[in-house]
Amino acid sequence: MISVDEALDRLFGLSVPLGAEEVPLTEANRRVLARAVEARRDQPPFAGSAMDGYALREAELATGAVFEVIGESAAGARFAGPVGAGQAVRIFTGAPMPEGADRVVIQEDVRREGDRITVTGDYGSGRNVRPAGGDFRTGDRVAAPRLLSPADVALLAAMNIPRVPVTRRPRVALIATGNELVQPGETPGPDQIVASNSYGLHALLTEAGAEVRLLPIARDRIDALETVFALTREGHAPADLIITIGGASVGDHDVVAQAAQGLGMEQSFYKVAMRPGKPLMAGRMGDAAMIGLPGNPVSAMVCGHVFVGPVIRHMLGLGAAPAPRRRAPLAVDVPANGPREHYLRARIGPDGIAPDDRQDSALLSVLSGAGALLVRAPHAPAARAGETVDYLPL
Ligand SMILES: Nc1nc2c(c(=O)[nH]1)N[C@H]1C(S)=C(S)[C@@H](COP(=O)(O)OP(=O)(O)OC[C@H]3O[C@@H](n4cnc5c(N)ncnc54)[C@H](O)[C@@H]3O)O[C@H]1N2
Ligand code: MOO
Repeated sequence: MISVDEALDRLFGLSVPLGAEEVPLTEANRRVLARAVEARRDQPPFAGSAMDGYALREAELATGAVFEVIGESAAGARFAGPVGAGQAVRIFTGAPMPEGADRVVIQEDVRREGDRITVTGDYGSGRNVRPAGGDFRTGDRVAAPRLLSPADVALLAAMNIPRVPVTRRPRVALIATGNELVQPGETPGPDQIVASNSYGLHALLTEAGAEVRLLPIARDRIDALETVFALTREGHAPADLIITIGGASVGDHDVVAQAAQGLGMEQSFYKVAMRPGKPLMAGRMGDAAMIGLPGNPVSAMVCGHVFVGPVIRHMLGLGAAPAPRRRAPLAVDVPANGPREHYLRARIGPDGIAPDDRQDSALLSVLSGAGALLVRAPHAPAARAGETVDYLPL
């Protein structure tokens, strides 16, 4: 059995960062910027007004001062001429400042009569002018790699970048295995259950940025597995990552490794010192990486968070890093840990983090109610309430 860190290192070795493609701005959110892009213009491209009011010369400004309004500058239609002594231009938010003016007095601070304004009361000290290039200048860079947010999409649009170079989404083929499984919505026979973690992993991997194909359930026979493995290459662009669920342990019906090896899978490791998730397997199958997840629903989901999410982020060019952990105080005492790294389903409350009483790796209701996986290192000694521990947010 290898450690969680060693397994993750080997998985990074089995997966490579993918190439780039261009997408329109409307499809760029939550994609990974593949290379740095540069602003194609200054923003704002001119000094502009930050408020609705009157543009004039700061030096002439005083309570009671009178100005003649000689024209208007609106967003999209600037005032052509200069502003001279004793003159003002009606101006609106986002409009270019007229030449000669360096100050906007907001309209609430003037009284207007015909073409004259009189400055009333306290007009404040802010100039209400946005300098040219104050947001960004031509050539300013957005560095890559970067997971793009809605704000980033707005920034790229303002930079006049209509198509964005992003890392191609990893294509993941997801295969649930088991004679006992039916799809959600079907009527299970007396000894059957509904496939669940395939859907949980579909959600988890889609959220991580993958393009996930859920293949038909493979029965626990070599020929059935071979048929479904063949679908990972046929009819669609071939998968970058093949994930099986179940059939990874030592029972008579656990034939995934045998079927995969028959098809040329080169195994990198089998079994990891973790709980749940011990019977994890990984290797390469042709051009694809392959991960065999244990079938117990919570084990499969925990391995999804601990291993598959980081592999997807590695393929997206976001680096080879474990799932980010956070720290919280223990709300209760916890006993010493055994030899495997333990990921306990836990809740975070006002007093800190507390593991659930029930840790059977078949209990999806417990996982669903948990907000965190409390991480206990191999052989960690007993810990008292109040001590700080690591956890993975769910
Ligand atoms: N003698 C031993 N028995 C087991 C060991 C062991 O070391 N020695 N390891 C246990 C551990 S730990 C795990 S985890 C499981 C993993 O077994 P498999 O990967 O072979 O999974 P299956 O036997 O196919 O299924 C286990 C369990 O999960 C259910 N399952 C499977 N796929 C799905 C799915 N897509 N959706 C919902 N539920 C699923 C399946 O019905 C079984 O109940 O092995 C232990 N045994
Ligand atoms: O490791 Mo199993 O994954 O403990 O349930």
